[in-house]
Amino acid sequence: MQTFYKINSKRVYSRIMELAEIGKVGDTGVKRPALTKEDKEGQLLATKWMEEAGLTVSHDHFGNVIGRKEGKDPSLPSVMLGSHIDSVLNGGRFDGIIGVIGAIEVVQTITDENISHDHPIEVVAFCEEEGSRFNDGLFGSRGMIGQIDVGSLKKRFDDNGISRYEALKTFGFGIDPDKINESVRKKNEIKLFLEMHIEQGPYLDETNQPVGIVKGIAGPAWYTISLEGVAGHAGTVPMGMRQDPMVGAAEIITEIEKICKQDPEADTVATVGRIQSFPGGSNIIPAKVEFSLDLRDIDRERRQNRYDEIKEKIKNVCAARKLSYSIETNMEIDPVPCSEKLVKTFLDVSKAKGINAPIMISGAGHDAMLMAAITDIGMVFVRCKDGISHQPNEFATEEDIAIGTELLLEAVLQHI
Ligand SMILES: CSCC[C@H](NC(N)=O)C(=O)O
Ligand SMILES: [Mn+2]
Repeated sequence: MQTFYKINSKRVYSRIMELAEIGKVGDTGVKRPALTKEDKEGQLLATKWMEEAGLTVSHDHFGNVIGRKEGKDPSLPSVMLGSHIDSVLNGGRFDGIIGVIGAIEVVQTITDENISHDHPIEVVAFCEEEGSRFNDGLFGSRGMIGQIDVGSLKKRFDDNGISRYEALKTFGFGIDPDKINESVRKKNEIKLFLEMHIEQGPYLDETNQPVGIVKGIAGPAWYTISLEGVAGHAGTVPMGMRQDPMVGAAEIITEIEKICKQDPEADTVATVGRIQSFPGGSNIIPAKVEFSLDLRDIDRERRQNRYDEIKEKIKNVCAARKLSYSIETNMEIDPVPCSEKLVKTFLDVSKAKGINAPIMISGAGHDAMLMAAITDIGMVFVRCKDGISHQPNEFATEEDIAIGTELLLEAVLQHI
């Protein structure tokens, strides 16, 4: 009977709970937007744990925290694993976190067990995966693969008017946004990238399975839609004479749902998570309404077709209501398949451990999907209660996270 290394699940879980105290909201909520003081506190804690595990830690100029442990041959490409520790605005304690703390635990176990390895190992906590502050996510991983230029840093602002450039410049750790090109990684530098993450959907919980193996990741696209009409007095402008962008937005948002529900078999999903009215008074017909659109699909062509239908609807509603409109593209990430080689690695190690892990799709986006541009990627999912995520009731058990972390460890051992 093959024996397998055990990780310290108590240490993993207590670290998840310790990190959850930073930016805590209520009993189990978390608010830790990127490049804030809460994010800095979280990065310092993760840095401490990385160093304890035998990793040498540094920040790249995108704000990613990178721990590195040399192997026998430093010239070999690294085996990289990680996720993110920033959160959505009213998030949970596990999204992204288990992937960083689990990765640190993998290296801690390799160090403690004196397991020798040829390849360097890198653990990464990516900067602003969620996009909660600057309204475009997967930032640190987009930067790492060379998709970010300095000019774009100066065009993204948070709700307080601070640019991402300024936030990086003043964050510390030697981060200099003018040097981001020095932090871009090339294809041959990284052998593979592995990420453990909570599923954030109901499949594993409904089928009573602790872990799953990801074969593909749906592509998220984010847009900001602005409608402009004629502001006026709420008490005096007759209904038939109004050019009201709020009612136009309501009609469009309802139509977005219809467009994305038209094929019950399709994976297409669309969400309007944020809406703002200007000037926003109860007794003023709004001058302008701005709302977000998060549109996703595992099929890129179908996502584009749905988006084209949505744009047509926006045009028609605005024409009928005499509204002007603009659409800003914040982010368009293609859906990606995971590497067949790494799906097989996770399948083999789970079978060897007597775990019958299902193969599944990720509806959520992940940093792994960007890393796919420069290396092979693999992902392992951990069950979360009722599939809840992006809210304080997000929950995963110590046992399930331990199963996922030990699969991650065995997968890493196959490739270092
Ligand atoms: C698309 S950018 C934001 C990424 C975020 N990722 C996760 N895992 O929640 C999400 O899927 O919303
Ligand atoms: Mn998330």
